[in-house]
Amino acid sequence: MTRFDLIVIGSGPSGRRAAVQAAKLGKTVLVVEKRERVGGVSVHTGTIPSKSLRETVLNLTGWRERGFYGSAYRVKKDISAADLRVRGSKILEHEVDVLDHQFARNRVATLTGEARFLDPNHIVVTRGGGAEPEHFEADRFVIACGTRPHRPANIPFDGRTVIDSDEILKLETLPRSMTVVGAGVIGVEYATIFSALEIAVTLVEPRATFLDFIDREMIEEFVHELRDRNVSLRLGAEVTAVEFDHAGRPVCRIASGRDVTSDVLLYAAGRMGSTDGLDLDKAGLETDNRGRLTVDPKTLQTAVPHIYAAGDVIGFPSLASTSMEQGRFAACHAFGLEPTPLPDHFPYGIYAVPEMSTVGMSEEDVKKRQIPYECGIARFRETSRGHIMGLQTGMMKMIFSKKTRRVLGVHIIGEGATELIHIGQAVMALKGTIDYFMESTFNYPTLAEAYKIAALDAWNRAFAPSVAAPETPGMQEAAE
Ligand SMILES: NC(=O)c1ccc[n+]([C@@H]2O[C@H](COP(=O)([O-])OP(=O)(O)OC[C@H]3O[C@@H](n4cnc5c(N)ncnc54)[C@H](O)[C@@H]3O)[C@@H](O)[C@H]2O)c1
Repeated sequence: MTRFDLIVIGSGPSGRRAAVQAAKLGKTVLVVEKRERVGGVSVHTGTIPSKSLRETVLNLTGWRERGFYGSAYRVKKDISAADLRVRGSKILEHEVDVLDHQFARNRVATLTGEARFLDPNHIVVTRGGGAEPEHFEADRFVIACGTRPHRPANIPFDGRTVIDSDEILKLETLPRSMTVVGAGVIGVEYATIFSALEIAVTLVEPRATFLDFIDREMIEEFVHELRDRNVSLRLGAEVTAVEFDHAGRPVCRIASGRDVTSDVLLYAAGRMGSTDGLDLDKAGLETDNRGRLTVDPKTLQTAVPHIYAAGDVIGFPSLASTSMEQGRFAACHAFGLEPTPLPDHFPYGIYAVPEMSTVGMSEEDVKKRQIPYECGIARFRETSRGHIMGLQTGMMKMIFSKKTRRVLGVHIIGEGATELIHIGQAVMALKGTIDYFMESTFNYPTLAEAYKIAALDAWNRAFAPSVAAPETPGMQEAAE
């Protein structure tokens, strides 16, 4: 039996950070990973492959250059599924290499195999290829086992025409049409990425709204974008069954009628904690009905104090970015080091086409809390950088408190949204007011200038009511 100070189960963003942080504190650390290679869902089937796919699609189609050369412009005609995989495989290899080196450099031991608890301090790891199971003991554990796609028994997954979000990355040929069930982050990202390839996509969602954590005005803008493209959005459409027609194509039966038939159906209606097989009951733990663990949000300890959990397995927000922070935090707390607190404001990035990003409160949130507020809007096509780049779409919305002048939320849709958001995030983290944007000079021409325009627009709406605020001011108008 080998003993470690810390055993981490899972090598995704949270497991990796927990392991490296503990190693840097001088602790002996073992990471157990059931995949052949480290990296977790994020590197192998989630964040990195989907963002690589998105970037590949935008490049091969020439999506970003269409503002220059017109909507008929294409970099490559007849893009194949193989074309889409080339770059993704290289990125994956590189990410795994970086991780392997990081573990080796920090003397983190790694083991390929499936871990299960024997009791709260012992695990056994079952290894493939006839290897003997190995037993380990540890003082502390971090469960960072992540999630997997939810696959309800009534959906006839066949890995070819009815697939989940892991299988979509292995498509052998590109379909002409696709149904995406579930307008969550995963559904919306893949629906728009594949529609950029001119695949006719139908996005089906049982609820009347989708992506409810995003400001509604941004969603309206997004829906407008979808309408301009070949994405048909079916809200309030409950899926009663998935069957096959005589040609073997999946038919998505919708309760309200108008079934959807397509070449491929992607089922992306949520994820489950990958906790089955861990024998958590032997460690004194239980999961919710989605296989997730509950932790004390202040410490990330589970009901068994020396066992921590981090990342997607603890549920919201299920972002690689926050998972990394949770992993680091758990390791520090586990070994008595005062961890820097988890941030109040974390950005949310949706890598759809167009991308969206948000930090802080939406207009709906501030209304609910009855905070006196005002909003300002800036459209990218009205910035000089937007003109130069040929951007037709893109918008920023800034919300601030009329009482304290503090920035309460920033919401962006369009090119660079996931990068630009960090300016708003930094100002909010430092408890900044709208005055920062009013008083600062930005590089010109940049898309970041949208911050200034949105701030001026908000300020004018709030404090210069006699001046009729234009709906979407350009720099000049907003400043006057
Ligand atoms: N860019 C990112 O940050 C990113 C990218 C991918 C995933 N993620 C995270 O991964 C997690 C999982 O994402 P997800 O999109 O799978 O799940 P989700 O829970 O975010 O969304 C699932 C969607 O499916 C719908 N749905 C539920 N049951 C359904 C049914 N029977 N039929 C049709 N639709 C149904 C839900 O109403 C919801 O809109 C999320 O927490 C997400 O934040 C984040």
